[in-house]
Amino acid sequence: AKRDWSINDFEIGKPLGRGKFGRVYVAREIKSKYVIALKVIFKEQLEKYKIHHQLRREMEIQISLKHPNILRLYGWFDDAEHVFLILEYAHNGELYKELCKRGHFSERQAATYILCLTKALAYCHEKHVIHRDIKPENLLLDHEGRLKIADFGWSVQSKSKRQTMCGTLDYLAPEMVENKSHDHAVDNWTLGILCYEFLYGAPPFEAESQEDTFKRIRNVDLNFPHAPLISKNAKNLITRLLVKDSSKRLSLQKIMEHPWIKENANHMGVCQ
Ligand SMILES: CC[C@@H](NC(=O)c1cc2[nH]nc(NC(=O)c3ccc(N4CCN(C)CC4)cc3)c2s1)c1ccccc1
Repeated sequence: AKRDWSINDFEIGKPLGRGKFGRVYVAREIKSKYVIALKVIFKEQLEKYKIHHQLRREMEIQISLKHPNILRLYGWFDDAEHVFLILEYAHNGELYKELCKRGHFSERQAATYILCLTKALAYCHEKHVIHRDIKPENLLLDHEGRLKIADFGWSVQSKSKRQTMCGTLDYLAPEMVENKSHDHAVDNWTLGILCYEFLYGAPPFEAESQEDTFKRIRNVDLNFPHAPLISKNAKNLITRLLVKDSSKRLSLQKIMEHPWIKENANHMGVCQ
């Protein structure tokens, strides 16, 4: 039977991150000694921003997603002031920090992450879940270095140096920027952005102002720096994802079969 959790079932550890709507702590379930991440969301914030229905929908989606590259939501409970989400703990933290530390990833590492993301998104699309907010701040690494999409769609002032606000624009597909209806294909666009960012250390349409970023996205103003030098196949994949016409973007299936992924991604362990 579904047992009801309460805060007394957990020992709370250090804070992991903080956001507009709440904070995340590492915590341990006392009986099983199982380490989890406990996300605490303030009910008054839910009322104030009128988003309790959005939270419920996100939670219903998240609790139904069971994939090795999507962070698990094991359950939830609440008390008078808070909603608590019991989340999988990703022991190696934010992929974004790893990217900052290393500047950019190797083609093998980048291809492995893109393959994991593509499989996770194919799983989401199968369950009619789209638009996972897959910017680097929402990507975590577990104890084996396996990528996990941590995603409740809340904007967070993450501790990271990058200003989440301007970072946010970089990942928006043209149809989002132009307020057109968007479908699964926005995720394919975002995979192109992330692939570029994994290989160069910065997203392709970064600009001084938000307006300039919008312009560069709308015009798909894509160019490849001469350093670090990346393979023709990598550029081919990025170019076939960053296509303005969403119906012309490479499908998730075709990404998995792309020569750059075939030749560079680690198809065994880590991704599975
Ligand atoms: C994605 C943002 C979102 N975060 C989650 O839901 C999150 C869910 C979740 N599960 N596990 C996490 N792990 C960590 O955050 C973490 C961070 C650093 C770590 N290390 C530091 C470096 N060291 C060398 C190794 C250990 C280890 C784990 C997080 S964050 C959020 C949303 C709202 C409010 C706050 C956070």
